[in-house]
Amino acid sequence: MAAWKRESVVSVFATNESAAIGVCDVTPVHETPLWRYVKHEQNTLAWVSLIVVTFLLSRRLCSVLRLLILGYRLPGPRARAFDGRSQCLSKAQTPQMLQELLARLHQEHGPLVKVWTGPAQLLVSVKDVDILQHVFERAHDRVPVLRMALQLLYGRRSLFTSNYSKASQSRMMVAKEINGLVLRQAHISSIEVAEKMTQLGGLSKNGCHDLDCMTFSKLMAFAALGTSLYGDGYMIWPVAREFERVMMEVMEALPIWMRYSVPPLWNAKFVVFWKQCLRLRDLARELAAHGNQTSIQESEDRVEGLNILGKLLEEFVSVLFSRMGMGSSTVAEPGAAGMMSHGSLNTAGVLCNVLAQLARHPHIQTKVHNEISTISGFDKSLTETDVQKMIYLNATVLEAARLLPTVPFLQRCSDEHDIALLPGVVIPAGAILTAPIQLIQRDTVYWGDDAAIFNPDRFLKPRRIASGELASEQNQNIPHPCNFTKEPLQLNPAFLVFGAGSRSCIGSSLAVKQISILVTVILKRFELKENFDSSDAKAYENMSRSPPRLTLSPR
Ligand code: HEM
Repeated sequence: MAAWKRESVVSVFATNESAAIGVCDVTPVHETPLWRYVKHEQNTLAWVSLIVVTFLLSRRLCSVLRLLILGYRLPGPRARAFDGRSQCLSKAQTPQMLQELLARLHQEHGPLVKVWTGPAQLLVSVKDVDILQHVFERAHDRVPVLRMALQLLYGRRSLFTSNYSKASQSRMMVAKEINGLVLRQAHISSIEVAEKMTQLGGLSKNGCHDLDCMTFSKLMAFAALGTSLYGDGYMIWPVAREFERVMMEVMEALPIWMRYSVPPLWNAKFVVFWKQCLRLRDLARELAAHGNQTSIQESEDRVEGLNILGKLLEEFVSVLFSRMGMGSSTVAEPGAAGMMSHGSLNTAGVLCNVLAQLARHPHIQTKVHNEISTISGFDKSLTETDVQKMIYLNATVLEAARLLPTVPFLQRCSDEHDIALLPGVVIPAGAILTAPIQLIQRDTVYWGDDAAIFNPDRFLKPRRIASGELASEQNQNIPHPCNFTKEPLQLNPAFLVFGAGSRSCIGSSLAVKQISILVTVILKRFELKENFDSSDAKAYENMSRSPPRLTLSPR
């Protein structure tokens, strides 16, 4: 047995002959044909492993060298990460700080700028819409770092985590479903949710109501998206609150752990985060099973379901008033858990900004309210075509999304190939390409001198159209959110709030439709007034303060 062990160790580092020499002074072993065969197999295995490891290491080394050489030629600060002088990126703790850093670098180095985020990790930020068009056409993969963090959450098969070759087919299928059946279902479910929420908890009876705008929007968005995706059944799910709480906690912690390219399993806080991800995955599975069992299809069951929905919403509204928590939750199968959290949080963010902007700009609120009253009177129930006719309302939703984008950066990479972006500008495979959305959405080059001002009219007027369309061939079955209305709104290629190209958001029309319906129902009953002082308001406009409190006064 001892001889066996020593022989194995020696033979890993030696040729057949030298292994024989290496073991000649070892206690002799009975040389049976079987033993000789095993010895031969061991040597072969060791050599094959050595060759494979060497090959993989040299391939990695070549790609790192390539990254360094090609990255060196791109505009931007030198790779100071090596000498430890520049910790600029590690200092950018929040998306806002990273945005500020990139704004400064773009000012110094132009529309394309590199930042070394580690000795062999390159981030390339692109602020020019025409160059971005090339990025969207050529880079289709999700960023590996992001993938690692999101895989923990949603599993390998999720659209959010996959590289394009793995994602394209399921993306097409999911997009068809979301923009077909779910979009149609969203009309009824959003109206029901909004009406229940505005009727319940004494909202309409007892005079004015002071609300935390974000909490209110989250309640609405979770309920509307949940019922649109999975039917009313999701409302009676017993662990809804836990799902939502864990989802919020995970989403808050995600940006911290996304920075690690290797999961920091030695960090106790990461282990807690990991456990939360696993819990969220379990809850999502449970949710899917529960949704399937309890989805209320039949009309009688549906009435029953709506009563339950009403009771639960009542409970949610009381939670809202006591300002204790965030509210409801959702149904999702593991693959759809990502969509549920991404969709509801972003829908809530945009809804909150629409309500806040309407409160801050009473003359725009009056215009929107007049449009709603003209198209869908007070007593008439809101039809699908009514919402499509509300051009100004839809322009208002897009404008709020533009001015205060909820996704601060778009990220892409090309896993396999270098990307020739412009003559002489080659982005090496593996580099992270990013579009700083907040900077682009307020850039006067694309939006005019009033870029920083809330003005829904800009989506109604003819604007500069860059050459070509951002929508690619793969995107033909995904309607652009600007074309949601009967009379399409002005498509500005710099409108990147929902991304663009082969990995653009597949739920943009659903989100815009839901937000428009929720706002319609709220404005029919209430007038919105802002409830914070001017310094807070300024900080909110600059995205450095959380959204405001609102006062809802019955009309
Ligand atoms: C106002 C609400 C929303 C905003 C602002 C938003 C924004 C975005 C953005 C910026 C991306 C990345 C696009 C890119 O990289 O080019 C994205 C991707 C995605 N969104 Fe949304 N989204 C919203 C709502 C939704 C909803 C309601 C759903 C579905 C129910 C959804 C499903 C997805 C999916 C599946 C992807 C990944 C697509 C892929 O990687 O191929 N989103 N979204």
